[in-house]
Amino acid sequence: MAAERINGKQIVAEIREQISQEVQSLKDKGIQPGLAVVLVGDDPASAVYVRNKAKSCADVGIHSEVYRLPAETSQSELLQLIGKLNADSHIHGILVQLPLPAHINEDAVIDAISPDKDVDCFHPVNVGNLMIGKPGMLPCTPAGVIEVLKKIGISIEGKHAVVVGRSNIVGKPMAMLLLRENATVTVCHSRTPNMEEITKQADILVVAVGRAQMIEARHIKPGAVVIDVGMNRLDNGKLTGDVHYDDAAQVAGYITPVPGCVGPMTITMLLQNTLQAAKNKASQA
Ligand SMILES: Nc1nc(=O)c2c([nH]1)NC[C@@H]1CN(c3ccc(C(=O)N[C@@H](CCC(=O)O)C(=O)O)cc3)C=[N+]21
Repeated sequence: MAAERINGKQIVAEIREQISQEVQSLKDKGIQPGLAVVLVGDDPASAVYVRNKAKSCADVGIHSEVYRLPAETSQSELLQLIGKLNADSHIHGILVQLPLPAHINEDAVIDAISPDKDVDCFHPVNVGNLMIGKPGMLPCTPAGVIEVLKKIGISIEGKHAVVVGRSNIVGKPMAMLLLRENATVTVCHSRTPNMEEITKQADILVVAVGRAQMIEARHIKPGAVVIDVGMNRLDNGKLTGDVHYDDAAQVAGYITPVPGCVGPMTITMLLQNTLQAAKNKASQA
């Protein structure tokens, strides 16, 4: 039996419609949510994401500003810009696109972003609040995965969720959000010797390792939900996930396509966080 392909476009459209309405009602009160995206250097892949983010903001009525800085920008110049954006009352969210050039210390940059405006949820204060279950900003990609599971009607509680990958951006916060939803969570990574044995136990399998098509049918429990966070550019220019889609789809119950699901959901959650940051500020005022 072939897996059901998760229709990311439809889920994204539904959530963005909701966001648009909420943005409009804030605008009616004289507040327009604003996002600043900062890009250092001229990596062409990064430039594409930044354009996608700006367009998505425009579609839902969020003001966005893109700062394109040359690759030689010094750390103190970047920190100065962040200081200015922290103080700017029209900006509710700040995203500094990672990775940064090697001469800039990423931790110093993330630490400089005001936690209230940290729409990536990378700041240690927000990561800490996530860990202890306090309300606050949620990391975009993991939050998007939870939304997808809910939208397709999967109950997470009591399920065995296996996360492959332990990055600070996806794997670790993903495990934390699944735990919040009362899943039993296992995290596998490059030093896990018996990975196939473990992934085969997953009711929900989330893959974020950055290795093209490494997860195959043999890794998957029949009927499992497979969420592919990977985004690998092949030599032919095509984008592919960490899951071998055609092979995995023979065994899985549900599977996300790459492109077309987790990427656009990540951007949608960024819009949601920017809206939330603006609402938080409005309620404090
Ligand atoms: N501070 C920071 N925050 C990020 O969220 C962040 C970052 N840095 N650095 C780079 C990565 C990458 N990322 C993507 C988001 C959406 C798509 C996306 O929408 N992809 C489309 C396809 C795009 C295409 O065709 O190239 C899809 O999957 O359907 C891709 C990549 C966010 N990132």
